[in-house]
Amino acid sequence: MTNFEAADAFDGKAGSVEIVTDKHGIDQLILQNAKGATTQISLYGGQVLSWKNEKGEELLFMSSKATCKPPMPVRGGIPISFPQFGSGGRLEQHGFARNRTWVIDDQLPSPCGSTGSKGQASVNLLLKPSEEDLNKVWPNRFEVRLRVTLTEKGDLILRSRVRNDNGKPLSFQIAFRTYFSVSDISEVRVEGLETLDYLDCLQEKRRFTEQGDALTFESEVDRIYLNSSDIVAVFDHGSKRTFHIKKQGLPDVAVWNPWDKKAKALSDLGDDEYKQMLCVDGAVIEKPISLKPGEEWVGQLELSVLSSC
Ligand SMILES: O=P(O)(O)OC[C@H]1O[C@@H](O)[C@H](O)[C@@H](O)[C@@H]1O
Repeated sequence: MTNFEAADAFDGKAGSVEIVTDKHGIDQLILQNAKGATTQISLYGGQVLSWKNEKGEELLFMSSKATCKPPMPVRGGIPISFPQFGSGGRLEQHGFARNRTWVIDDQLPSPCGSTGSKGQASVNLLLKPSEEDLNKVWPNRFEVRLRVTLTEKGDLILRSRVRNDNGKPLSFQIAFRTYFSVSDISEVRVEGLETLDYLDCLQEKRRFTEQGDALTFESEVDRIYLNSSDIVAVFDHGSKRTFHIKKQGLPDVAVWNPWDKKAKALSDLGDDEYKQMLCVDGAVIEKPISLKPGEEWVGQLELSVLSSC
C-alpha cells in the first residue's frame, strides 16, 4: 500500500500492513511483522480474526460455522463487548460494538503502520455512534479508539481508549473476548485466578471463591472472576503452548466454554468445536467505568505465547 506507512526496518526487514476486502465487501487489515507473524483484523466489529506465529500456526479459535456477515457477531478471534457485557443491561447481548463497522482512524499521524518501532506493524481503528444508534439504541456520544499492534516478537497488543463525548456522564462495560485456540479443552488449565471471587453466570451470577490451584475444564464454565492480577496464563498441554495475558485497566476476567450441550444449541459453532476453544476476557464488568464529559479511559490487553509448558 503506497498511502500507508510501513514500520521501520528491523534486521533489514519491516513490518507491513495490507488491506483486503472480504466477500461481504468489508475491509480487513493484515498486519505482518518482520519475522512473518501475522494478524488479521476486520473493520466489522474492529475484531481480530486471526493471530499467527512466525511458523504460520493459528493461535486464535475461529468457528467453522462463523458468519462474518452483519448483523451476526463473529464467533471467534477477539470480539469486543461494548458498552455492555453479557445480557445484564437493556442492550443486545455483549453490546453493539462487535456488529458495527469501525473505520481506520486517520486522525492519528500513522493510521496504518508504525513509526519509531522496529519490525512491528500497527493499525488504529475508531468507532463512533451513528445517528441511528444515538436515536434508537444508546443515546450517548462516545469514541472508542483501538490500536492493534503486532510486535517484532509476535506479541499481540490491543490498546483501547474510550472518550465521553456526551454533555453528561457516560457509563460502560468493556471486554476483549479472546477465543484462544487449544488442542483439547480437557487438557487446559488457567492460572492466575486462584483465591479470587467470581460470579457464576450458570447460577444466576451468585458469588463464589475459587478454591482450586488452577481452573480446569470438565463441563460448561461461564464465570466472571473479579479483580484479578494483571497476568493470567492459559496452559495447553496438548500443544505444549502457554498463552500469557497481560492486562492494564481491565480488572475482571470472564472465562467461557460452552461444552457439548450449549455448543449444539449455538448455530454458529460446530458441535465438537467447544473442545478447541477457550474464551478468556480481559474486562471491566463488575464496576462499570464512569466518565465525566470529556474524560477518557484507557485499557490494554497484551497477548504472548510460549511454546512449551
Ligand atoms: O454467543 P455470544 O453472544 O457471543 O455469547 C457467548 C457467551 O458469553 C458469556 O459471557 C455469556 O454468559 C453466555 O451466556 C454466552 O453464551
